[in-house]
Parts: sequence; structure tokens; C-alpha cells
Amino acid sequence: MVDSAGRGPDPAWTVRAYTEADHPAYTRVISEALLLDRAGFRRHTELHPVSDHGRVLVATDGQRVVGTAQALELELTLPQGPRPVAGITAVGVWPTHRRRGVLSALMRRQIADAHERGEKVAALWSSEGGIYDRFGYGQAVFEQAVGVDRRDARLRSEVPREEGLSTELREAHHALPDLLALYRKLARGRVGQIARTVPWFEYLIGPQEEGRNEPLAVVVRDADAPRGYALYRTESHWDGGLPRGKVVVQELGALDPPARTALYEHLFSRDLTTRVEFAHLPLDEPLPLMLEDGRLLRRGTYDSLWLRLVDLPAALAERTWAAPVDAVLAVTDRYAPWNEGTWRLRAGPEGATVESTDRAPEVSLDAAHLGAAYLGQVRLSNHRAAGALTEHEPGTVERLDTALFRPAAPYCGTAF
Ligand SMILES: CC(=O)SCCNC(=O)CCNC(=O)[C@H](O)C(C)(C)COP(=O)(O)OP(=O)(O)OC[C@H]1O[C@@H](n2cnc3c(N)ncnc32)[C@H](O)[C@@H]1OP(=O)(O)O
Repeated sequence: MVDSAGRGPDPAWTVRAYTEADHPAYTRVISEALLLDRAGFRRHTELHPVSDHGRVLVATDGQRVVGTAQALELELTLPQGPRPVAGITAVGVWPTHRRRGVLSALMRRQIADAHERGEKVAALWSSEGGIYDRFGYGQAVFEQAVGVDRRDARLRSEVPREEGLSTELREAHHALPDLLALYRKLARGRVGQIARTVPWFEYLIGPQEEGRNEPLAVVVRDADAPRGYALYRTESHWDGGLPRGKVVVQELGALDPPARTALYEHLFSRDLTTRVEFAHLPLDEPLPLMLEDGRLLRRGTYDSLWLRLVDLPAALAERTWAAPVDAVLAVTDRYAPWNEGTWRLRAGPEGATVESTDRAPEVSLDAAHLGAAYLGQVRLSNHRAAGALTEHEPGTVERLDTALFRPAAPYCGTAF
């Protein structure tokens, strides 16, 4: 039965794989739900073409498509190294069909599909913070946007510098080989980053909105190889005849401290600019410590990656762990019932096992909490403080947090 709002154990929606014939309806639903104009939709589909129909789901009301969700096959750097994950995108429900269980039906099927395909983890960037925890996704990565008045951005005299590094500035598309090579090295070493192919960079540096300046790439290199890059564009502003231009940095990546210094020196030295803004930086970016007065940075934190353990015991067993822990976890997971139950986790620097057990649980929590904590940035003790999980055996949560610890902040930087 379905009630008047469309809720109930037998919803009116059918969820099935996309077919070519769905294309116009799919375009309509996703564009309207995400408020995309034509150019925005084209950019989205160029980056995420529907190449594997089975990975795009549509929900229908009778014959009519009313919801969509896509799973990309991404490689994401996890604590154990780069691994394939389902990258969830293009989620949208036709406005008049919202809050009637369409997304819930799509999520149920999508998570089951990923599980059947053997994917252990799924990840997404969420449009709003209130949507995905009920589907078992946890906020796993926080990053920051940073802005500074250029006149306040004075680097300390002792920051590492290296003679012999050169700084090259080009239109970004001319620097593509360097960007790809550097990004590949950086992404494999930083938990939370996704592997990027050429189209990802083309998406970032391709034709810009009307009136925007060309994206630039500054690349720092030694005699042998590139060591760091920043992608940015400039904006011209004048105020009563005074130059008030802006440097807007899309991303910055350095293999070592002297390369990082050289990049900041370049970005903080553009004539006619008074402001430098960084769209995405890791939370542990050392910039505040490199400045004479790091407090002058304006910093805004936001959540980027949400993570879901699709195959919870396998994902926990595969992870690398910083310290030994032996804990019994009672897990709820409404959308992946195969994850539910009581699990004994025995983990440590040598490896981990996860087995179903009938021992008394030491902690009761939801799969979303483990998804949030998996990358090592978000503490389970925070969830406990918020009353979101229950600790039956005092100290267990601290031991889990210690074992989950990662020294570097995870960072994604690529919305998908
Ligand atoms: C990875 C990505 O692609 S992120 C992009 C997500 N898409 C968008 O933001 C586009 C605009 N929004 C939409 O298309 C829709 O509102 C969606 C997809 C967010 C939700 O779809 P719906 O079909 O309305 O969700 P559904 O009815 O299954 O809701 C399930 C539950 O989530 C809640 N919920 C759904 N959307 C939201 C939201 N934006 N904020 C808070 N709660 C929400 C519902 O209230 C419901 O709660 P309940 O189980 O306690 O009753």
C-alpha cells in the first residue's frame, strides 16, 4: 500500500537502469533538480558521460522519469592506498515528486548494485548537509577556502627557499602534461584525492564563463622536473582609480616545502591585485605558519567528501591502522542490511580482521559514523559527544580513534 504522499512499503516508483530513450527526460530532471543551465548540463555530461547505462539509474512514476542517480567508477586514495570506489553524482528528483521516497528508492538500489559489483566504498559531494547520512554516508573530509589581503600575506624570512627553482607562468592548457604528472604524484600520496584523467583538467581549465579571464598555471620546477603548481585566474577591479584586482586560486599542490614557498611568492606578488583567494586547501595546509601573521587569513571550512562503507567488514579489514584495537561494534545500516549486526574488529599496524560475533557490543553505531571516521580526520568521539553513538564499554571509542588516526588531513579538492 502507498499512502497519499507516495510513502509506504510498496512505493509507486520503479527504479531501473537508464536507456538511450531516457536521455531527454534524464536531461530535464537533472537540469531542473540541480538548477543547471544548458552550458552547466553540457559541462556535467562531458565530464560524466553515460557510458555504462547500468551505472545510471532512473526512477519512474508510470512511464515518466522523475528521479536520477549516477555512479562513476573512480579511483580514490584511501588510507590503504588508491582503490576503486563508486563516485555518486547526478542525483536529482523532479520538483513536484520530492519528499515522496524517490531518492530513497534510488539509493537503496544504487547501494545494492555497488555491493553486487564488489565495490567496498562509495563517495560523493553533497549539495546539502541534511540529505545523505540517513543513507549511510558520513562527512569524512573537511577542507577550507582561504582569503587574504595581499598586503598582509608576508612570508616569514625563514620559510624554505631553494636557489635554482624556476617559476613558469602559462595559460593552463599549455601546462597540461606538467599538471597531470604533478597531480598524479600528489593524489596517490594524499588520502581523499581522486585520480584525474585529462577531461577532469579540461573541465577545470576549459572555456570559462563569459567575461572571465583565462585560467593560468604557474609551475615551479628544478632542472629535472616540475615540483609544484597552482591553477588560478585573475580578476580586474578598480576603486576610484586604485587597482583592487584579485587572484583566485583554484588549487595548489607542491611536492616539497621550497616548491610551496615559490608558488606562494608568485601568487602574492601579482601587480594590481590586493586580494588572494584560495577555493580549496587542505585543513593542514601550512600557509598560516608560513606567514608573519597567519591570523590575518580568513578561513572558511566546508565538507567535501562523504563516504559510505558499501561492504563494511571488507572495507574495515582492508584499511591500514595506526595502533592495535580489539573492539565489538553493533552496526545499524538501513540501506545496506548485509552490513548490519555485531562485528568484532581486530586491527593494528600488521592488518585487520572483521568477523561476525555474538559477543556483547562495546559500541553501538551507524554505518555512517564509520564512513565518516574511515579517512582518519573525523573522530568517533565527536559523534559520541553529539549523542549519535553509544559507548557501552568506556574507552572503546578512544581506542578506535587512536587506531583510525592518520597524520595528514585528507583532502579531495575535486567536486564531482
Ligand atoms: C551526489 C549528488 O548528486 S548531490 C545532489 C543532490 N540533488 C539535489 O540537491 C537536487 C535538488 N534536490 C532534489 O532533487 C531532492 O530534493 C533530493 C534528491 C535531495 C531528495 O529527493 P527526495 O525524493 O525528496 O528524497 P526522499 O523523499 O527519498 O527523502 C528521504 C528522506 O530524506 C529527507 N530529505 C530529502 N532531501 C532532503 C534535504 N535536502 N534536506 C534534508 N532532508 C532531506 C526527507 O525528508 C526524507 O526524510 P524521512 O525519511 O525522515 O521522511
